[in-house]
Amino acid sequence: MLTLDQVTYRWPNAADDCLREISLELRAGEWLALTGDNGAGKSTLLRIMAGLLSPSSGAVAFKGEPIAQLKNRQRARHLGVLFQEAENQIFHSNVTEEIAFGLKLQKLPAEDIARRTQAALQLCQLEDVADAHPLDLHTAQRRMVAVASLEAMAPEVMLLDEPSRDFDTHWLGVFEHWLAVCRGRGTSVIAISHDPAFTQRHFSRVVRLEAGRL
Ligand SMILES: Nc1ncnc2c1ncn2[C@@H]1O[C@H](COP(=O)(O)OP(=O)(O)OP(=O)(O)O)[C@@H](O)[C@H]1O
Repeated sequence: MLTLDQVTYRWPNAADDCLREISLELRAGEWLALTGDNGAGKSTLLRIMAGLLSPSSGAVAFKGEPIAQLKNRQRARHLGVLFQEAENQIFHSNVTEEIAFGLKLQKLPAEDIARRTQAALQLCQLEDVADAHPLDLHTAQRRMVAVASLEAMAPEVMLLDEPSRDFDTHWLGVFEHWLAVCRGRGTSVIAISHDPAFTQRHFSRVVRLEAGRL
């Protein structure tokens, strides 16, 4: 599904490589957790897997095709990303508009957009704040707005950066129910997590990043 071959990355002006010769394959339907100490390079690796950063050397492919060759719209359809800070991926002043945004960029018919947006609002328990400004919501709800945007797109691969963070028991339950829906749909997932219980509940394979190496 997603293949990394000997990926090395050095941030501009950094003295050392952040990631060193990383090779990894995410198979279709696989759920893989990525762990490692703070600063180990997990978020950097996630950005490279999402095609948002280009490796200094090595290659990233989605279904055998170099990820750099995918157009932004194709990449967004196939690869969904949940960033650590939900506010970094929220652009609209209304929850419904925010969730519908990705679907509009895909140029889907209006009735499909409305149906998928409504279903995502319901699944993510956001119907009562559908007209609110996402940045007026509490942290867990704001994160669920980003989740609902992913749900509406239903990409084949999801890359989640510390997804269980910021949730109280109720919202973790809503989030984990959504994960179960994704699993049922056959979605492949890579998630960064510092939460061993969450990792154990959902991920059958765990890889650890240490000093830039897997
Ligand atoms: N935008 C950036 N510019 C330069 N260096 C960066 C940038 N982002 C991260 N780094 C550096 O890359 C290294 C890895 O950071 P990264 O955020 O990928 O680690 P992480 O494992 O995700 O950490 P955490 O668990 O704290 O989120 C760190 O040394 C960090 O300072």
